[in-house]
Amino acid sequence: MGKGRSKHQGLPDPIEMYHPHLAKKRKVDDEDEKPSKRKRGDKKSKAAPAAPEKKNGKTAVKQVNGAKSKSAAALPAKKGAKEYAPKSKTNSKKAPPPASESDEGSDDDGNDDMEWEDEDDEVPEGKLSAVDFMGSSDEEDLDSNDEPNLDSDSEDSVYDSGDDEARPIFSDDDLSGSDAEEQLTAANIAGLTRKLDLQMAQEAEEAEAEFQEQIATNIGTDEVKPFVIGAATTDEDATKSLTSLTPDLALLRTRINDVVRVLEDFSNLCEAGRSRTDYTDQIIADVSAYYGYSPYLAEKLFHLFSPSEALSFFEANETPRPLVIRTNTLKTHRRDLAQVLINRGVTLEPIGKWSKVGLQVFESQVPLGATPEYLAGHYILQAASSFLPVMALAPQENERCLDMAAAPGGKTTYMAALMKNTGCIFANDANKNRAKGLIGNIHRLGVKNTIVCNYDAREFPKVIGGFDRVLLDAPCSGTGVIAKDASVKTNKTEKDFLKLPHLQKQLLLAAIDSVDHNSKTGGYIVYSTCSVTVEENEGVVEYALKKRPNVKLVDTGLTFGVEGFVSFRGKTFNEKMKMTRRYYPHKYNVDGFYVAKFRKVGPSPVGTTSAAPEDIEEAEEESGAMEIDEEGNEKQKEGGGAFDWSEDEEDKEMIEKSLKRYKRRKGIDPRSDPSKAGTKSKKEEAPKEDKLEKSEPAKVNSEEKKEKKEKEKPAKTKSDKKEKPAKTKGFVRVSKKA
Ligand SMILES: C[S@@+](CC[C@H](N)C(=O)[O-])C[C@H]1O[C@@H](n2cnc3c(N)ncnc32)[C@H](O)[C@@H]1O
Repeated sequence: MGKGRSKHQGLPDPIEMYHPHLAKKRKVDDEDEKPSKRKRGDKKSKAAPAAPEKKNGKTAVKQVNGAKSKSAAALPAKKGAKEYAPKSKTNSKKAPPPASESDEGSDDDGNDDMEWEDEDDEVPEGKLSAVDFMGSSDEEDLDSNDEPNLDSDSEDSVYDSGDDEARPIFSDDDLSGSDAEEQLTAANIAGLTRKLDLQMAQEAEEAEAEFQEQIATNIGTDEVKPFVIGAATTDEDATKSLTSLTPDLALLRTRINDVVRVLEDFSNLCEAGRSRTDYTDQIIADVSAYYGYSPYLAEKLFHLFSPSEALSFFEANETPRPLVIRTNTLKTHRRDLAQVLINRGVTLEPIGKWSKVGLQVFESQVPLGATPEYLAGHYILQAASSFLPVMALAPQENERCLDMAAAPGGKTTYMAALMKNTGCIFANDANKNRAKGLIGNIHRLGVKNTIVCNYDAREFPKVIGGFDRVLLDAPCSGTGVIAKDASVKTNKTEKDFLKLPHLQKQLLLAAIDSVDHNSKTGGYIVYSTCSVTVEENEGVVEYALKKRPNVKLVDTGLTFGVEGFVSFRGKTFNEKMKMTRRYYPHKYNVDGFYVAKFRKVGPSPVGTTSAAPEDIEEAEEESGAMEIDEEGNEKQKEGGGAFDWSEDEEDKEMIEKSLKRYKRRKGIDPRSDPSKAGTKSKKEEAPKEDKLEKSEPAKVNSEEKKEKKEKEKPAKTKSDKKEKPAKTKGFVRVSKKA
């Protein structure tokens, strides 16, 4: 357990959140600033922490917990120090209580036992009973981050979601067996608690010492205004240090802290002749240098918060989030899984009351990505925040759902678990390589109600529509998962923040148009990203509300999370935007995330179908964020071979057989032209006639554009593609394969 434990995912005390200068943290910072220095852009040091979260166990486990009591931004605040130490103690012992919005900051009173007991709770449609919030973080997919923009997201995906509503993770029996639970919890926690007590005592002691030291050096701080803006110029050494290629981190840090103080009490602490903008520009430049962000991104992120909270956010991105696994309730119960893993030397506990399937891992003697239970599909490594969109979607048994950007399947498989393998899920992803991982997870976790497909999701609902629920876990910039992928700090440019929102808007409209507003049980769309920027979240939702008056925002059912922005830097959004939810690493110890839920209340306007292929291809080329292969000529990016059905003879054979069976069922001659058959089956699958008719104009238009493009392509022709329906436009009934 160790440090990690203290950061059990959950809500930090609200007040502390905004006053990160806790003695304890500072101390850590100071240490970091010593010789070996970690921090700042030093990607190397950062990359290190993230690595462990990946499957292979051993390493992963230890650092997993963002616990790293590190984080800490160290503001000069004197008060903070004292108050903090004791609180951190409390937090470390108990999982922070999630709770309702208002409860967010409070500590969790609930103990571990209580968490186990909650496992049975169901997640009611549209309303989550869970209160706790902790987030989690990493996901199994280690690969996910590989991809460009999208990947960051994808990684999230890796984190899966997990909540089980319909099927209590622990069987009813389990739940009733409070004795057993207690024993299990006690056995696992006792040792941790002792260690934690010792550690916390030591930390408190150190914090106090640091606090005293701080008082000694900051005497009169209140009366003396920090001289931050011109500070460097008054000291030759400092100037040299701060402007050199290897700036003095300690000096930078001090100035950052001082500027935060000034900005938070500007009228009293500002220097004469200095504007707020002067200070803001200074701190953004310093944050950029200290943490290694591009100035552009540092500024964008800084403005999302108050100065001190921004510092907390940047600091939180320096430590990994806790390692979480989601119990696959299609195969086991959480308590059973926990017991088995504990027997293997894994130290864990439920992540909190808000989830009945999540387990936070503190330590492990075995690689979690290679245990027999993992291989048997009893769990998936998945970030806690990745549970949230699925919990908000709350898919019901026997429904027909679409996961538009599904790979590597963390959320799809969670949806299947909630649906108890009933109904049908279309799991789509434009990236064939990633789709392979999706199929792998579907098989491993025993999902049997899912069809995998490989389209640019903007083609929906022309591909198929009429869904009860649609999840769009959109490709994004990944600004919520910087702790996991530090490259985001410098990779994302202004161009990305123009292209991605454009793509996200197109995808969201397609998601809305793919839902059946007459669905008896659903009619919902959930939009999520692992980014915290406004243009990728509220900006996209606002656009959809304007373009599709037939949808309205509804409660996500998630009882925690920060409200979405109703206004931001001069822009105003729909008032209901506050129903959407934001998650931050510094606030909940989870990956940064955004979740919005819509209800479709009427048919989509005539002529509203997905984006034209022309736009799609254009965006793909420009984006570089994804490797979509619209026409079967996907570009192979980092990461290996394209997902080509023909590469796998077994799959090919299976697909052909399935197609034949399907045709026979439909009364179609299996030997007939596949392209015609495909067309026919599409019609049969199509949801509603009126929708088809509405999409017709755009469809024809897009077909024409496609043809034009095809003519310019020497190798493949459109007709070639049509003869291979399974390859480019086919569905793969993965579930039935095994
Ligand atoms: C955030 S990840 C999805 C993670 C996934 N939901 C999970 O939980 O495992 C975003 C995914 O969108 C896919 N993607 C990007 N552009 C797409 C598009 N136009 N249509 C469909 N999928 C797309 C990427 O390949 C990537 O797998």
